[in-house]
Amino acid sequence: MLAKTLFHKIWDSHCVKQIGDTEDLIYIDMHLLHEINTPQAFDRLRETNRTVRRPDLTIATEDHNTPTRSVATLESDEVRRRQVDLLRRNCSEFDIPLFQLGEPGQGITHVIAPEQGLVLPGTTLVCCDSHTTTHGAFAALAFGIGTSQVEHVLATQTLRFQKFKSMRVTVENHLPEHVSSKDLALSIIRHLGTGGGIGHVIEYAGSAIQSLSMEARMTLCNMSVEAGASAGIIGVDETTIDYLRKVYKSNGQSLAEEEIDRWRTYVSDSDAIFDQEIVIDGATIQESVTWGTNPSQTIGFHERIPSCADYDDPSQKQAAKRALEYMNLQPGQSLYDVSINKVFVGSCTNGRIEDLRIVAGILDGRSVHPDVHMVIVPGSTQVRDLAIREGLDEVFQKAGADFRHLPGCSMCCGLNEDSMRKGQRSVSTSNRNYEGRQGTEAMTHIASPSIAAASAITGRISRVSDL
Ligand SMILES: CC(C)[C@H](C(=O)O)[C@@H](O)C(=O)O
Ligand code: SF4
Repeated sequence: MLAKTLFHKIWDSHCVKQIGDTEDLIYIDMHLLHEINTPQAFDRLRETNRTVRRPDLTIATEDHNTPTRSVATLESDEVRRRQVDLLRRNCSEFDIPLFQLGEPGQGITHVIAPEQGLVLPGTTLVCCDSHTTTHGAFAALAFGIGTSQVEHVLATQTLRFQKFKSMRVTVENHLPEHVSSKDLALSIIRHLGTGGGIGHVIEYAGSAIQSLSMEARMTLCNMSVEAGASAGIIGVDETTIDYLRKVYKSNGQSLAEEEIDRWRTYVSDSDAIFDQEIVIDGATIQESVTWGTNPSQTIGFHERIPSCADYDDPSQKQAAKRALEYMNLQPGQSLYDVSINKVFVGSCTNGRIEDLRIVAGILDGRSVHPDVHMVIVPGSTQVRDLAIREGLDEVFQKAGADFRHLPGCSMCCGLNEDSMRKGQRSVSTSNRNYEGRQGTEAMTHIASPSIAAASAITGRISRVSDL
């Protein structure tokens, strides 16, 4: 039998029909929705007199524009309330289960789906959101899709896709102490560039990947799209299985051993051939922070802010020039010289319980710098409840951090009242740092939870080892 990559195994088993040479019709096992990018899809269904084919394989949550302090805030904002109301109306009309703001289970789409046991090895999953790549951590093939594709999946539970190429990024050895999968993700994006993964499904493999927790793997797969990849994926191992056993248990579901045996087959065959192979020594990965306005503009603490002259490629040179201006940074500056006034811990990249534990561990017995406003937003109600049960909320409060009780995207995308003001500068555990991302003329440095916590304490971009 022909050796197959994990990606091809899932693809082939979900191919309903080949459409010419370049496209296939793929069956979709799970469809996630949120309040952005979906209203037009439902309008089109109504206009064309169609219905949702599998509401039981569709699930929605409110996350992008929702408030993080009080449900009441939503009432006072006409535009945001309308978006959320539309989702509620559409879900109720088409019988789609919805997690409403303030209800148990609600949270960021990519945080709640794995919690609810909706992401399983060997399955296909789509969502109207580019960071759907997160779910590849479970050996699922997960893609972000646009509005017209949402309509197609709602109506047919299938989607036409072009055939993707495969890339394997093998990370050998182990990551050094304090170096997280966020640092690894930033380093890979720096290496590949923001377009390096275009048209590809990236499989992450190697000993450094295998030693990552499921949450750390989700962070890595989440950021695949920032390298331009269509999906990120990691084969099943004991870590995957242990995590899923816990999810099943906490949801009160039974799990047959035959099912687990089937999951174990969702790995690339040892002699499978990838279109592109990259090998990285995990031991060389450094704690990293973005200095610019895309996630590939990243440096380690031993480096200095680059100058345009450091780039050969004319478009990268131009991008660096523009980024230095926007970020108000000087070439040669050290990261330690960069003062900040905001820290955001949260998002679908780093808003899970392990992230909050890391942050609490660093904040414990220390105080947030008086010039810094540190906002911590749990990715889901489950994360929030666990944080409270473990007493992390008290640690945050004592340190002077602002722990919010309503989960959501919040400062990651600045679509609610948590966005930054002009001239403010953040260290943020999120994934995007383009101009205006967290607020008009606000500046974002993407980093890991431990760097975010250390920077909140010193008021400058810092590492835990600097405290
Ligand atoms: C609003 C949504 C469509 C968008 C995405 O696709 O990723 C958002 O989640 C983001 O992170 O920019
Ligand atoms: S947390 Fe940020 S990146 Fe994730 S879905 Fe929300 S806006 Fe997008």
